[in-house]
Amino acid sequence: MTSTTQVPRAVPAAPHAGATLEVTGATWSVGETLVIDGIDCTVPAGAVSGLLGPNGSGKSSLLRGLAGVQRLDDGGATFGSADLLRMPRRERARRLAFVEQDAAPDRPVTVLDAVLLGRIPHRSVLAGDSAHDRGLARAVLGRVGLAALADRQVATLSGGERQRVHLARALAQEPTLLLLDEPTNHLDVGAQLSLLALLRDLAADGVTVLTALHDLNLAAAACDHLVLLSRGRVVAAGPAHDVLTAERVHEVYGVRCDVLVHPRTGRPLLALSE
Ligand SMILES: Nc1ncnc2c1ncn2[C@@H]1O[C@H](COP(=O)(O)OP(=O)(O)OP(=O)(O)O)[C@@H](O)[C@H]1O
Repeated sequence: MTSTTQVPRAVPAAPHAGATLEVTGATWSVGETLVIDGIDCTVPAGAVSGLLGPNGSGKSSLLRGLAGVQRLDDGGATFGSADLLRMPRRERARRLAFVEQDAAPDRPVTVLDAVLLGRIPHRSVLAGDSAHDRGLARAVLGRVGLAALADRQVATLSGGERQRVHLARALAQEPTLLLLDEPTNHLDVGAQLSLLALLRDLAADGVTVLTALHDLNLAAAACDHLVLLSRGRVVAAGPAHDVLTAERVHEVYGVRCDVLVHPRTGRPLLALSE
């Protein structure tokens, strides 16, 4: 993703840009365990929102529920005027793309073909890839810094490279709502910052972005809005300086921190101590 400024923009201004995601009462249990427990949250239009919380707090479960990978037991989600959870699958895939945690391909596939999977919702059932599809897939590979690896087998890539293939496939969908589950896993620090810069570019184009993140400082630096989960519930939501207070970080994560002010951005900077 070091090449974000050197390649053509592959994802144009979203045609239905500017929609807000509203989640109400999202609930999901496994057996007797309530994994997410009546989550209400607003994910602002055309902004990058961070979904935070300790391990097991329900971030992936919420994202999977919103993406339609896992059916929620209760609750709703609207994206603009559309009912996200009751939308036909194909229609949802034209608006929403989901980058899951390190999903390995289940069959041999090249990087380019993996990215082209993102075009399926946009073409008729029997049609193959068009020249436009292939051009767009190559452009998104450029945008995530993988242009040179288009013909490699996905199985031969490093974890960080594979993560970028998942992102490129999602971008090939030309989503207006992009959900990501810890997309910075496996990425080195430069690639993490490039990824967040790319998400910010997408938001500036009108895409609504919700991304689970573990790194609180990365979230504070890159997100316009944060939603903090604990034990399947929202404990705080809003701008970083409201959500990431020392008291709340201690209460939710059990660690002490000093909340400083970043000397250049003015955003919160957490110095964690135990
Ligand atoms: N299919 C499942 N069967 C049983 N338990 C599950 C299932 N899916 C999730 N859970 C449990 O629900 C809880 C929340 O899991 P989830 O993956 O949503 O958390 P998370 O916040 O994404 O965690 P992490 O930061 O570790 O990725 C965990 O305790 C997990 O073990």
